[in-house]
Amino acid sequence: MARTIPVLEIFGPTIQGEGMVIGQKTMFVRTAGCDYRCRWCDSAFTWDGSAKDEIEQLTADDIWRRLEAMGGRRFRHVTISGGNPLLIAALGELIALLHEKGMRVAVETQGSRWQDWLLDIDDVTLSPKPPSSGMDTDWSALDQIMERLQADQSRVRRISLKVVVFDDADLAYAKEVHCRYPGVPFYLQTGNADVADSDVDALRAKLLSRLEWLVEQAADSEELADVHILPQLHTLLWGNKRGV
Ligand SMILES: C[S@@+](CC[C@H](N)C(=O)[O-])C[C@H]1O[C@@H](n2cnc3c(N)ncnc32)[C@H](O)[C@@H]1O
Ligand SMILES: Nc1nc2[nH]cc(C(=O)O)c2c(=O)[nH]1
Ligand code: SF4
Ligand SMILES: [Mg+2]
Repeated sequence: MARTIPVLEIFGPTIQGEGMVIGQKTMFVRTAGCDYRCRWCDSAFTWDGSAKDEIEQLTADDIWRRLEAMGGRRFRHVTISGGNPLLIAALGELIALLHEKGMRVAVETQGSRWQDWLLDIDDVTLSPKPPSSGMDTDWSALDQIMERLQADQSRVRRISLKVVVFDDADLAYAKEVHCRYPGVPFYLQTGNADVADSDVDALRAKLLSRLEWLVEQAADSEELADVHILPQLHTLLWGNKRGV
């Protein structure tokens, strides 16, 4: 029997709005469940119970059929996010199927958990959480994930680190992460403090001013001499709308 995967949303084609593959046309598969509870999580419905009736247990085949029904032949890239997809061993079957279908596969995770299928991902984004999230980083877990990914040369993959920054303490944390893993492409992302705001114009203005602040901070920093600084492009375009 094929194993099932708890899925909360499948959407696209859209663009990857964040990080290393920003702008890439992609489909999204969002899994349910997270081992973290970030204060400012923009996808809290994946773990806070508010969308529990929308969770579907789907096999890899089911998910592929949904992706095809929505995206036809108009996509070549699939992003798996959550929640934390790394809680779900059965995603290995989906990743194998997506590769068989000629897709490239990306994953978004906070870097707290390992699954062997992580070695099969083409675009790996690890997003450890800064102090403003209220979460503590398990550095030994993150070290091990980074070592295992970097030791495996069996495929070409892109790895990046992405830290969301709201304040000075987050910025200090971002520097710590970047210094700990030198040579790994490093992204600073503006934090969205208003995840329930439905006024898109007001939100855009706030996010752009946060981006300006973040650029200024990085400009003045020697430790952040070689970083990328980005907003969440999808939030600038569509605000806090789900499924985009
Ligand atoms: C919803 S998370 C799901 C994947 C995984 N749990 C993680 O956190 O990396 C996807 C991305 O959104 C970012 N994110 C979540 N809430 C945010 C917010 N309020 N502002 C900016 N980025 C946010 C996370 O840091 C992560 O990089
Ligand atoms: N367009 C778009 N880009 C994204 N990049 C990361 C997302 C996520 O929620 O993981 C996300 C999302 O929800 N939408
Ligand atoms: S780790 Fe990701 S999904 Fe989990 S609570 Fe934090 S931002 Fe949300
Ligand atoms: Mg999101």
